[in-house]
Amino acid sequence: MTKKSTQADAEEELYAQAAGAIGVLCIAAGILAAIKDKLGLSWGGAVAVAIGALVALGYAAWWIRTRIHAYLHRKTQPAVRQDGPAGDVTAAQGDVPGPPVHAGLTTALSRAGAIGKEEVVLDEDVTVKQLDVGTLYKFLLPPSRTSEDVGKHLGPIASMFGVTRLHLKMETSRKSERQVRLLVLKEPPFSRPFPAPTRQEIADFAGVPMGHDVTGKLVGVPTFDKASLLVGGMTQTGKTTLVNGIITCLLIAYGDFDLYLLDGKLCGLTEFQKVAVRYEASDDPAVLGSMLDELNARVDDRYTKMQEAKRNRQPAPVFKPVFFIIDEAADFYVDNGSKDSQETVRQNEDKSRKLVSKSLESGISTIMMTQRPSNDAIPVKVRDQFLYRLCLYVAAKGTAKVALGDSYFETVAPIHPALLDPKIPGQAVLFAGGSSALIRGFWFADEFIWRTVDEVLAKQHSVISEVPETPLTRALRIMEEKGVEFIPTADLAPLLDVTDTSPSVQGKRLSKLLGVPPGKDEKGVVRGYWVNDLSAAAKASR
Ligand SMILES: Nc1ncnc2c1ncn2[C@@H]1O[C@H](COP(=O)(O)OP(=O)(O)OP(=O)(O)O)[C@@H](O)[C@H]1O
Repeated sequence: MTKKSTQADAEEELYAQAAGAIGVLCIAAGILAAIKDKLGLSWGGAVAVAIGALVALGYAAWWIRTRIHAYLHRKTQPAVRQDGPAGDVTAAQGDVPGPPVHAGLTTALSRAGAIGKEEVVLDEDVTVKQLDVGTLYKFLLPPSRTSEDVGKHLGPIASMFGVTRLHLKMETSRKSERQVRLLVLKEPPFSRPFPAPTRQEIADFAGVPMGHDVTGKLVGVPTFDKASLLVGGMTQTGKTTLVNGIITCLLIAYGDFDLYLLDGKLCGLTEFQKVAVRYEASDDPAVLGSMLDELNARVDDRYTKMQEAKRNRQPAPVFKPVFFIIDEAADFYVDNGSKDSQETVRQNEDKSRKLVSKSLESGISTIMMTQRPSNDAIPVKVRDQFLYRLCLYVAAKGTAKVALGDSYFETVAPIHPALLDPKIPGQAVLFAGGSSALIRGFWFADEFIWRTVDEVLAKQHSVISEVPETPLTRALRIMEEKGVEFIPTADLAPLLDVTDTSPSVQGKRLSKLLGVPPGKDEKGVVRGYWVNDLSAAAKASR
């Protein structure tokens, strides 16, 4: 309606009122005279009776008018949603002309600051679906708004729905900036555990699954190619269990890869030792240094091969994926105060940065875990290189920033890890590809992990037996035939045609032939070779 037409209506109403008033005055005078004559009252009494009758009539007219108005108004206004957040519905609907407004969402979004006070979400642009876990709203924002506006205000929006930020899961659309899917959970996330996925579900996942989302769907990353992962969280929050789940999924998703494990907790990753090329249970920074040397040598070798391929105009070489997994990484960057230790730690920083930054192109991915995501725990130049981040419960924003990245809280729809319930282990914020997801890591039964490891081991052995025999694979075959895990140098040497009268010369020649230093038997007395060391060397040499 325009301003001009409103003014004309008002004038017309004024004339009508004036005419009505004159008519009423004339009628009133006549009625008064009639009352006075009929009832024989004084003028005062007649006036009082007339006013009383008029007031009663006026009230009756007002009552009828308001009822008719309310009836007509109900017919033209949309029904107020009962499934939306609480709020001032009338304020949201206001006198907005045009299509009906979704009062609940409009109130929640405008009060939370995600849309302007004059903007509305139209009823026709909203669909509401009841799921087992909660209510799913799919809606289109007003044209001047994007899903980012909603993402930045999820805390206040949750409050308008009477829940917490963790009860909300927001998804955006690839087709429209204005399209938003907002799931409002009816219970706190992960109040009930979801069953661990089956082998088939893991194999069918497009990428590497890392956990369940709040609805029980598998979530993870599309690939670990050119990517490394940093996992932070306070002690006993479930980091090791979560990473054990990731390794199990990697074994299923990738089938075969070279695994290097540095078990700073001494028994956190032991279940995967059999399939690892190198497994070390240690918290000594020098051990990290030695593993970094080995891996950086592989990086250099792969870069040389890539250069050669380019120079010779050949297709880029395809490398076997390599994963380097470190549990409790922070310990390896702490010196004991001595000069030697300080130098080792300094070198570890440089070597780690080189590995994490360079290794991506050459297919070597690093997964680092730390229970101390404090500023000095993992050097900045190292942690900046991680593409994927997982943060379990931490108490402060500062530590969350170390794990998730300094600018994490400026991203769309961030989730503060301090809000996670520390009593539910394995809950984590996964930040990958610029978006956050609340997940809970898998908790696989031991038997499932053992079966997966054994399958991969069997596959590795069959691959070893397919390649042309080398002294190493021959030694492995001999040990398999004998059914032994350990073989003394004196027994193995003649079988590999290393004969010498002096045991020490024979031992040196055998070690050189195999490319592996000898170890000692379980009692630490007899020199010889363990099957695990030989198969690790055989895998690494492929
Ligand atoms: N997803 C899960 N479901 C159920 N229990 C879990 C889950 N994840 C971890 N836990 C349990 O929580 C406890 C701590 O787990 P874990 O050792 O993995 O934590 P952590 O963060 O690595 O601990 P720390 O840093 O102290 O070594 C263990 O008892 C584990 O069984």
